[in-house]
Amino acid sequence: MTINSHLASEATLPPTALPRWTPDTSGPTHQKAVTTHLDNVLPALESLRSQSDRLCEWGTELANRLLSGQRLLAAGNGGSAAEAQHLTAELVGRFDDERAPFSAISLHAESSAVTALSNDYGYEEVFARQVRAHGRAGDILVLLSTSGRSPNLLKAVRAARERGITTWALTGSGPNPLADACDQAITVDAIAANAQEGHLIAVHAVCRAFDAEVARRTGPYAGGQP
Ligand SMILES: O=C(CO)[C@@H](O)[C@H](O)[C@H](O)[C@H](O)COP(=O)(O)O
Repeated sequence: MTINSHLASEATLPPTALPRWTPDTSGPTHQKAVTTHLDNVLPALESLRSQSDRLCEWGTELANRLLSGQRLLAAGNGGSAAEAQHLTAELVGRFDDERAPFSAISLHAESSAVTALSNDYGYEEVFARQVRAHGRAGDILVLLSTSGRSPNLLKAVRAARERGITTWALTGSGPNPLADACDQAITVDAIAANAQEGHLIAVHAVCRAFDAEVARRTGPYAGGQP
């Protein structure tokens, strides 16, 4: 059977031969799960509001470092990887307005390095070795985690210390080992999924302060590097 004839026979299947499944999303359990999730966004937001000074400091300090030619390294696992690379993308690309590109690397997004290092050294080493490879004194390493307990992130902090790299943790509820190990931490007091949502808001808040500081220091963007 050719691919085309196979597709043709699929398309002509009688409707009765297709599996039928209609989800029941009207029950009280579903409603409760959804409203509880939405209600739990508020503690995450309140947690961040109480740390707005630190969010502002991070954005300003990040601008200072990157304007001086330093680099941001970022890492996380799972959902936290997504939020970490959201931050690096805002810096390498742009946030609201046009501005210079800045150096920011998400270590977990280096797929060949991640698979090779995990395969050869174990997953716990996957970020530490990249920190040793890419990091220079004065760079910043930001690590995102809901639990604050992922061993690969804790090992990355140790590698950063050896190199004179500043470490920031963006975690779920504190205290936790990652927040304790880093130079500075912002902890979002919420359950895991809501903490991750809080992390995205934190990332954008840091970018607001970052762009404000870049604009203050460099004036209107005229193209090229700062
Ligand atoms: O997105 C979620 C849960 O919300 C998961 O993928 C979660 O990120 C993974 O289980 C991670 O491995 C958890 O690591 P961490 O945030 O505790 O460091």
